[in-house]
Amino acid sequence: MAGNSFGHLFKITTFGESHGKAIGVIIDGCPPNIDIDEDFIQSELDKRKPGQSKITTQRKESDVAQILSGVFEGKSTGTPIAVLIPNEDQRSKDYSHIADKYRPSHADYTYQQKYGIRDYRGGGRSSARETAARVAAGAIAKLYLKSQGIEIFAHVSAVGTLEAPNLDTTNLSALLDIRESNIARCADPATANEMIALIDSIRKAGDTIGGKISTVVRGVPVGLGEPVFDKLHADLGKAMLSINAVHGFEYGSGFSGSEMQGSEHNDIFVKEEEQVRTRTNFSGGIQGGISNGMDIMFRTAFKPVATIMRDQETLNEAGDSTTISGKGRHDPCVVSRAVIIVEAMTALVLADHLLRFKAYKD
Ligand SMILES: C=C(O[C@@H]1CC(C(=O)O)=C[C@@H](OP(=O)(O)O)[C@H]1O)C(=O)O
Repeated sequence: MAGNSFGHLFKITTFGESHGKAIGVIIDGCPPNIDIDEDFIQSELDKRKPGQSKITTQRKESDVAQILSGVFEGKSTGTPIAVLIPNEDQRSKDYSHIADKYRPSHADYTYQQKYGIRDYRGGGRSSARETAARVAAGAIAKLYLKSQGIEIFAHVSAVGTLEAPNLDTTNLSALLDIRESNIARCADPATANEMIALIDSIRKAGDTIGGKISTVVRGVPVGLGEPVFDKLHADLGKAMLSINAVHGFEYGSGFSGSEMQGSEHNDIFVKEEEQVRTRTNFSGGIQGGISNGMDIMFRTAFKPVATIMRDQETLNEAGDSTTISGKGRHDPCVVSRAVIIVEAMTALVLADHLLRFKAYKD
């Protein structure tokens, strides 16, 4: 049962449905005396919110975060931080025609079978709207990590089969500026333009398309990760796969590593400026489930959104065959908004593991 909490020492619990009164999160375990920059939290929410561009859902939410507790004079107090985000633009009539039908590949069928009851409006709890709560919590985790010298950068590296070239990741804040200069959130401007045109044509055809997000984390000390079950990459994988529409996770060389030989794949240790580094980083910054001090690198793959604006064959709750077509406001491709969700979940995993790592120290 349950399944709405994540993390051990830096722990979150989210609540709320897409068409209920509000969504929100309780963050338990945020260390005291962290500067809680509310403008930063809001700017993170603004990057995820619906209605932000022509290639996202047109639902208009201000997604203004209300911090109800745990912060005093701009700093965390070490007590639970509760964040509430009211829902303002629900349009439940868009869902009345599918109240007793199952959208193919959506959560409709499994939620109905598991719980025997389902808030079908906007997908209820299964809606990606829930991820706004994660972004609010992730922004607080990022503020803690920043105080420890850790930075996270993600961008859209593919839409469908359209792939961005590999980036030079020397300057992550410069890449962040490029990413934020386009609505696709790809840090390669030429590919970003092609992605926008592709998503727009898919939207006009009433269809949806998947994509990939690449993430780099810099400044993580050696030693984060708790073998054998809570290996750092295992927890990152769980975090990514808990995001709506995620179908794949790979770190370092990932699936392509299975096509290489050990002599090519081994990351050779070298000493640079009195620091142990590796010449290559096929390990993606994690060896034996523990961070090795190199950049942590992974990719997350998203399937195409299930709700499409075309007639599809399906079944209703009585088991009769029928047809179904999406109505209303949906994302033709989620990755441009999901970049912020990926960063938030990454921050939550790292904040939790940093606190667990510190528990070993005197
Ligand atoms: C509201 C958001 O995205 C929603 C995610 C979603 C779904 O089925 O996941 C369906 C749509 O909901 P509605 O039909 O109520 O507008 C999206 O707009 C959000 O991300 O904040």
